[in-house]
Amino acid sequence: MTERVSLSSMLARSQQDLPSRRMKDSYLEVFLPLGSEPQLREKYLTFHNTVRFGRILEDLDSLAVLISYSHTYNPDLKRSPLSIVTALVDKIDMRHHVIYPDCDIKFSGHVTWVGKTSIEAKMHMSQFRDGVFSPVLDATFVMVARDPENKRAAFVNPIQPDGPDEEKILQEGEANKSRRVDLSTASLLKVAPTDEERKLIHSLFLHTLDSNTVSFRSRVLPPSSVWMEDAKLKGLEICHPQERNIFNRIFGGFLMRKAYELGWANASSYGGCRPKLVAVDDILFQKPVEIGSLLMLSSQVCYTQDHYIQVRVHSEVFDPLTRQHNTTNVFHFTFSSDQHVPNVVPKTYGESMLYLDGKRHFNQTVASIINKDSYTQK
Ligand SMILES: CCCCCCCCCCCCCC(=O)SCCNC(=O)CCNC(=O)[C@H](O)C(C)(C)COP(=O)(O)OP(=O)(O)OC[C@H]1O[C@@H](n2cnc3c(N)ncnc32)[C@H](O)[C@@H]1OP(=O)(O)O
Repeated sequence: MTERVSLSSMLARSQQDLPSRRMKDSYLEVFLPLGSEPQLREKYLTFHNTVRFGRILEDLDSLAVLISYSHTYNPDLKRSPLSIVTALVDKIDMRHHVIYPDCDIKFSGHVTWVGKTSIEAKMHMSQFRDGVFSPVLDATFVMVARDPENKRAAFVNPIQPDGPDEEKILQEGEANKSRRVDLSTASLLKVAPTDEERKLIHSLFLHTLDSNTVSFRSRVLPPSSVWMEDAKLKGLEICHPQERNIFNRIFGGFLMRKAYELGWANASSYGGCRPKLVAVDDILFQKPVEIGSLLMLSSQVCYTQDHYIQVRVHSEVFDPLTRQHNTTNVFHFTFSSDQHVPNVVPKTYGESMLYLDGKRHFNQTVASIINKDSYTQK
């Protein structure tokens, strides 16, 4: 860290002091030779003979960091003064949900938009099968540049689009940023639900009232339903130094892997099935996780529809000395089962807000995927 602090003097004073970069400057292609190097497979293999998606999340996170460093690369410096951290996994759309453990994987991606200190990177993953690379997923990450001590934001190079195609990509990045701001403004943690949402919650409430009593208190679980309080799964991680990143904090990819695996296990026990991942969206990295932390992970099935299960995983660090809890991450995963799943039903007001938040995430990600012909359910 002492060595890194000395890099502070190399930070740009304004964004204008930094040269513009093209999208091709940050373009990277990385191969994961699962097919041609069988010794790699063990790390990636699931019991069901597919690829551990948590491992893919780790690789995507590292690639997003590398892409961001390529964008901000300064050939005059021996080391980058920037600490680049993952702020948000905006979305991951699965285009094919089976990932084969014995076929080579190709990751590619580049910077698609920049703010003053933030970078949007889009990545694609494809897999070599039957003589061609076929798309598996598209991912959008937002990375933030910080000073060498990771204490305050640091400027990143502006981006210069080359031709109409790149201009369109950049405009999409701008639209993504506005969408993120709108979503955060309308968050149920800040404002009341919409009229339609309020009606939905009231109707769910009415469906749970006991028709034999005239009481708001006696609640009965409707048929083929599960109370939300019974659709939770919790876990604990002690954050050992082995999982640290180059800035001496816990690696974002590790956090995603752990949250994903807990969310998957919850969806599996809820649906009584082997769930398939449909989409990941809006994984927020609110605070860094320090080495040595007690990381408490809590997953909740928060919305269901037909054969879809929407899971939210919340992670917080607990300080045993001060007994304080601090939220570090929130993750959203959408899974599908091969059969209808029971309806998850909220009982309290807080659970109703979780339900609505889950429904919003579901509508945002899955509705668009279902409408896309490109999503192949095999
Ligand atoms: C050299 C080669 C090395 C190769 C290494 C390869 C291997 C790599 C492996 C290593 C892997 C290492 C990787 C890891 O493992 S990183 C470990 C996982 N990530 C973290 O621990 C991050 C935790 N979170 C934080 O520290 C803060 O919340 C951050 C820093 C993210 C923001 O803090 P804060 O809110 O106080 O920041 P600000 O108000 O000053 O704003 C700053 C900018 O950030 C933008 N923003 C903020 N939040 C969001 C959001 N939710 N969506 C979109 N954008 C967001 C904001 O618009 C602004 O942008 P701009 O308007 O200026 O543009």
